[in-house]
Amino acid sequence: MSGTLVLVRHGQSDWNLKNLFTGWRDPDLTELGVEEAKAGGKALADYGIKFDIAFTSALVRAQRTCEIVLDAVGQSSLKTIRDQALNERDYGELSGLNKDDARKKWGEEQVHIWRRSYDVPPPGGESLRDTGARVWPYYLTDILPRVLSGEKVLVAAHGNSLRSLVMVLDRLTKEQVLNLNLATGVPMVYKLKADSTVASKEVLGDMSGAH
Ligand SMILES: O=C(O)[C@@H](CO)OP(=O)(O)O
Repeated sequence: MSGTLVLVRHGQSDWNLKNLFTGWRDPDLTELGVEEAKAGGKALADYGIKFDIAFTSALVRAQRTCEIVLDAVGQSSLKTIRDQALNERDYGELSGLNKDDARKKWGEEQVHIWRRSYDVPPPGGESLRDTGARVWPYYLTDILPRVLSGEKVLVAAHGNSLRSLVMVLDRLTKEQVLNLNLATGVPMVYKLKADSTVASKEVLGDMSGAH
């Protein structure tokens, strides 16, 4: 019997609000980010799920989101595993720069390619493929076996570390992943088949405003 995998991107962080490239830097959630995480948790509580285990990254914005979601579903003491394999894409030399300033300096098109392409890394940082090269093995060894054995698993992580997972789960091409943007605090509920492909996907909220 296969289980359920819930992916949720952390709520708005202080650097999301300031429009800065964040990557492996470690800002906390804003008040809005806390509210987004609570809303995601409430959606999961209304959905009626009880998790067997949670995974999050080594960064505080994802860890706090994980805690807030677990609190909302009444499982604040659930075992949670933190691993830097789930960290945001390393933005290299862009980390800490303002995204609009970067567009002025390098052009809209180049910045979009760095942010959303599959295989073009930002200077000194990771492409989505590089991010996947650490997310996918961790998923295969630590997360997927639990889901396939019937557990309900929460993963609270980041825009790009989760894009690399969604790319595989949703079987997106390099071209399609350019347009994949995940909203903060909106849970994606995947039911997997025994062969690890997706039986169903439900999005508990609005992804349309994601950018
Ligand atoms: O700055 C970052 O680390 C990420 C996520 O907020 O930004 P982007 O959406 O540009 O990939």
